[in-house]
Amino acid sequence: MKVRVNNIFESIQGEGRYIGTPSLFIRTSGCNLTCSWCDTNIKIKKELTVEELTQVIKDSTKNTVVWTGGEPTLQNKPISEVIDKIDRNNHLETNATNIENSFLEKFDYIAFSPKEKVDAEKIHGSKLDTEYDVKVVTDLNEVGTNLIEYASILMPLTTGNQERDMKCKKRVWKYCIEKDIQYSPRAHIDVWRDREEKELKKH
Ligand SMILES: Nc1nc2[nH]cc(C(=O)O)c2c(=O)[nH]1
Ligand code: SF4
Ligand SMILES: [Mg+2]
Repeated sequence: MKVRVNNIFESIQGEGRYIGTPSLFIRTSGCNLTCSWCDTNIKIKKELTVEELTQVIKDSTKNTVVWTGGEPTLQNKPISEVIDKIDRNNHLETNATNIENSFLEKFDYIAFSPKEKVDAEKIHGSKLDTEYDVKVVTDLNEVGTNLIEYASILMPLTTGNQERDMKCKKRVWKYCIEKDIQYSPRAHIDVWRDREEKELKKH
């Protein structure tokens, strides 16, 4: 069995509860959603066998493996096989469309980023025996506002317009104080923007 991968790279977790943690990122290919603002390259660049991917992870000194996408849960069988063969902290980034506890409980931590209310509601209703967060990107005006009630972490929307982005960060920051919600920067975007981070990639 093979895992379709867009790319594999070592970086610093740029957002969320484990922000700052040196990690090996595995960006799987393919997604079941087509968000209009999606800027993630999810094309298939390579297909690795379970054994090959296991070896790539064992060759990395990083203790945390972040499975992201695309949508990793579309490949839950081969990914489960890899996880069973490695001894790392496995973190998952998922859009929450595919809540299947037997797969999700393979992970040490899950960051759900639902795009639709129905998916956010399913997370709420699931009796998941794994540490998780619901991360929502918002500008508090239009983007993400219908998901805020489900969020345990809020992140400010980045547009590339510095003045506008700074206003948004301050707005979300103040809102998080008022509502007692955890605020997360998006450090990889602040430091590298998305494009430059790709240049750091190794595999
Ligand atoms: N540094 C860094 N941290 C991240 N955390 C989540 C990411 C993602 O694209 O899922 C990501 C990413 O692409 N880069
Ligand atoms: S869920 Fe994420 S990867 Fe999939 S289309 Fe939306 S933004 Fe892109
Ligand atoms: Mg990204």
